[in-house]
Amino acid sequence: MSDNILEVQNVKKRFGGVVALDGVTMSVKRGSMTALIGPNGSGKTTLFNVIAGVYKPDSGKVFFDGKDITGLPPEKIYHLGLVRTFQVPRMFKGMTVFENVMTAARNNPGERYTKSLLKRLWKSVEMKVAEKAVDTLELLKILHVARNPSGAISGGQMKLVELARGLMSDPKMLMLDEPAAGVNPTLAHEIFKFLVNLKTEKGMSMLIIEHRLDILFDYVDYVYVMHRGKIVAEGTPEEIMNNKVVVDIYLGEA
Ligand SMILES: Nc1ncnc2c1ncn2[C@@H]1O[C@H](COP(=O)(O)OP(=O)(O)OP(=O)(O)O)[C@@H](O)[C@H]1O
Repeated sequence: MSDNILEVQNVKKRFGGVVALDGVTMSVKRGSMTALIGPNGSGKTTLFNVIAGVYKPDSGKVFFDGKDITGLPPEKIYHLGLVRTFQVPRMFKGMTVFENVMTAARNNPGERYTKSLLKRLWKSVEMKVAEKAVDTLELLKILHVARNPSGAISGGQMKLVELARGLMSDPKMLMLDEPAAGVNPTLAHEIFKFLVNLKTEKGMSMLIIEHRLDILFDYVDYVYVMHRGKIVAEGTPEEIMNNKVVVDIYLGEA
């Protein structure tokens, strides 16, 4: 089994005249928390979208858990255990928090067994999913809002629900798009502490886009820096903080 759960090899993607990804090569070590940083428009979201199957790359390859996933549709990649969360949480507004988390289970029994007559089996699977939803909400300390309509919770709580939805499918790897954006610093640290626990207790692998570097650098193992569609630096948070190229990029001088 390879040391890397994710490998991106020389991926290129352009939109008309805009080169969004200009030959990106990077990897995520199994069980690591890896960050992807870079100024606005540097290509981070496009890279997430290529990895998750939303966009097909013009060239290059993506391997997940030893399998070539280049160009596979998003739902296939999701079912292989590579799950992403969004910067702006995506929830069904008409449902409660609990229902939103329930619908995210990978083998959603509602889908699998609705048409069958195996009602009892359906019920027992449904119960297991419900228990898991309760456990996940409890773990994230948002069980008390489980019955609230998903539109009637705070921004920080929405971020946590988005994370809970991601965890319901028992992913092998999470791709998190700004998990701490728009939440207060205390909660941001709590979210990252929770992610570190996921890593140490469950061996979860993570790739994280985050603009709040002061918080991010306290927790991640390894950092890739993007600029104008390329990876321009990589290393530990300490190495990256002291990297002149990175400092220049963030000061707008590169
Ligand atoms: N669907 C699209 N159509 C056309 N251009 C796009 C599309 N998606 C991204 N781009 C362009 O590709 C480049 C990279 O954008 P991308 O959103 O990947 O950057 P980013 O690093 O995620 O930025 P941010 O931090 O602001 O989210 C930008 O120039 C952007 O305008």
